[in-house]
This record gives sequence, C-alpha cells and structure tokens, in this order.
Amino acid sequence: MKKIEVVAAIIYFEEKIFCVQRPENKLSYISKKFEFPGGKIEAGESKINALKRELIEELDFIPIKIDDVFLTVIHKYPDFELTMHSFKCYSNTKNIKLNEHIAHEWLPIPQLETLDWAAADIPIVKKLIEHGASI
Ligand SMILES: Nc1nc2c([nH]c(=O)n2[C@@H]2O[C@H](COP(=O)(O)OP(=O)(O)OP(=O)(O)O)[C@@H](O)[C@H]2O)c(=O)[nH]1
Repeated sequence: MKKIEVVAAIIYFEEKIFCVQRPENKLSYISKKFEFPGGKIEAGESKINALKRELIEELDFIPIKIDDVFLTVIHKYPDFELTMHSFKCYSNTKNIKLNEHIAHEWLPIPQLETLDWAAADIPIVKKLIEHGASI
C-alpha cells in the first residue's frame, strides 16, 4: 500500500485553534473533512522545513513559535497509509488567509469535537482535549 508522510500544524491564537476544511476530493473519506493545515514532506526535507513551507503555500503564514512534535499518528486509509506528525504552533494574528481550503474555524479545545475531522486527526483532537486548554 502507498505510504505518505505528512506534517500538520495545530495553530493557536488566544487559546483557540485554527481548523481548516479540505476541498471536495474523489476520495470520499477525506473530501470536505476538517484537518490541520500542512502537507507531504518532500525528499530530503526536514519536518520543520516541510511545515514552514506548507504553511506559506496554504496560508501565507509564518508561525511566531513551533513546539516539538505533539503527536505522530499512523492511520491506514483505504487507499494509502498516512504517517502524520503534528506540531503546536503559535500565531500573533487571527487573520490567516486560505489559499487552498474552503473554510476555517477558530475553536476553543472543548469545541473541536463538533467538527467532521479526517479520521487520522481524531487521535490529535482527543489528545488536545485530554491535555485540556493549557497551551
Ligand atoms: N495536511 C494534512 N493532511 C491530512 C490531515 N489529516 C489527513 O488525513 N491528512 C491527509 O494527508 C494527506 C496530505 O496531503 P496534502 O494534499 O495536504 O499534501 P500536499 O499539499 O503536500 O499534497 P499535494 O501537493 O500532492 O496536493 C491527504 O491525503 C490528507 O487527507 C491533516 O490534519 N493535515
């Protein structure tokens, strides 16, 4: 099965988290699902550089701080196996532009579960909730 390795940013601003909705996709299980912004690591690229590059591509956004890995999730979708490394990042603005996604939400941690997340993101959402609202 095809394997892909991805980085994703859990972006905080004033105790809320930036959640983005993917566009329509032929794979129904990721079509229009909510996710954390990010994307595939390119050959020879570090995780942090991949994260910085994807955030600029998708959002024209540069975080003021990026923490160490928060959680790495391995998830088998029907068509590929995903390894996703998530990182807490911090913003100094609520105004983030969407270059690729169709919608966004800034949500406090207890409300994250109200969104229709991609399946691979559920363990990240659960860990954020378990850890509470602390940054
Ligand atoms: N960025 C991101 N991708 C996720 C998340 N959850 C999840 O299942 N994925 C999956 O991981 C893959 C990431 O691919 P992507 O399309 O965002 O990456 P990319 O921009 O580098 O790809 P592309 O340039 O080939 O379109 C997608 O299949 C996506 O559905 C998430 O929270 N963030």
